[in-house]
Amino acid sequence: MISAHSINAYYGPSHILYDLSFSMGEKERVAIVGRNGAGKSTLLKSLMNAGPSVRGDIAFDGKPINRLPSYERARLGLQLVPEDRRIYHHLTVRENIKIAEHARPKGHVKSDPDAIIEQFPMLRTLKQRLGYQLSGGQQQVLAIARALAASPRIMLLDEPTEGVAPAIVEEMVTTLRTLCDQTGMGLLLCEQNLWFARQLTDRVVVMDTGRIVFDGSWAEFIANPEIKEKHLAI
Ligand SMILES: Nc1ncnc2c1ncn2[C@@H]1O[C@H](COP(=O)(O)OP(=O)(O)OP(=O)(O)O)[C@@H](O)[C@H]1O
Repeated sequence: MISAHSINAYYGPSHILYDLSFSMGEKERVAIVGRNGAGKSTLLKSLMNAGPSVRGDIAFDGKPINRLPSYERARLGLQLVPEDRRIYHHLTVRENIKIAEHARPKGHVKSDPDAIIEQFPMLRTLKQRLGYQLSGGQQQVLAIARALAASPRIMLLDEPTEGVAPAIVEEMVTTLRTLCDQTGMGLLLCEQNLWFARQLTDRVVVMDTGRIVFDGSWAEFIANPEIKEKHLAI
């Protein structure tokens, strides 16, 4: 469904991704893991055209999207939930979700913010709460719910567990798993929490210094402990 062929990504003069190739199919759930600074977020942002300048080919459903700005990629069905969440602080939870429906793919019916909120137990009692009044974990859950309002075919989820309480992390697992099962949404998840990543994905990609150094199933990853030692140990 999405494929990147030999891409190089840069922030100004800094070269971050090196001849990286990656693809994932419809409904696939893939984790990207790696040390701080390995380039995980840069890969998500490169797929979304949301920051780095990128050379190389990126295609969605077999059609090149290299020249498409991020809002058009959103309308094709890509939704990035960035690490910093980008909640609108002076809008309510419900308004934050409602505003995102503009990014939905062409021809999709408008999503119902209340129906989306219903799927996130934690948000049910917070509908009228303003963004700045939410805890970090609540903001993260809202960022995921907001992305859902755009009916994504693939959610690009960047480090959702960072700084989030364990109980909320567990609830995220249940909710995201149910959503992927029910809607067929694909998931590309950058994550340092291997337990969380393993709960939600079937395939794991390991990055190190801007390159992919492993791509396989969790069973293959576990059977090769040297990968963890070499590329993930601090
Ligand atoms: N806006 C930017 N301008 C310049 N350099 C950047 C920018 N964003 C990231 N970098 C650099 O790009 C490299 C890769 O960063 P990236 O955020 O992609 O890594 P990451 O694997 O997601 O790390 P983390 O797990 O810490 O979020 C790092 O060296 C980082 O300092």
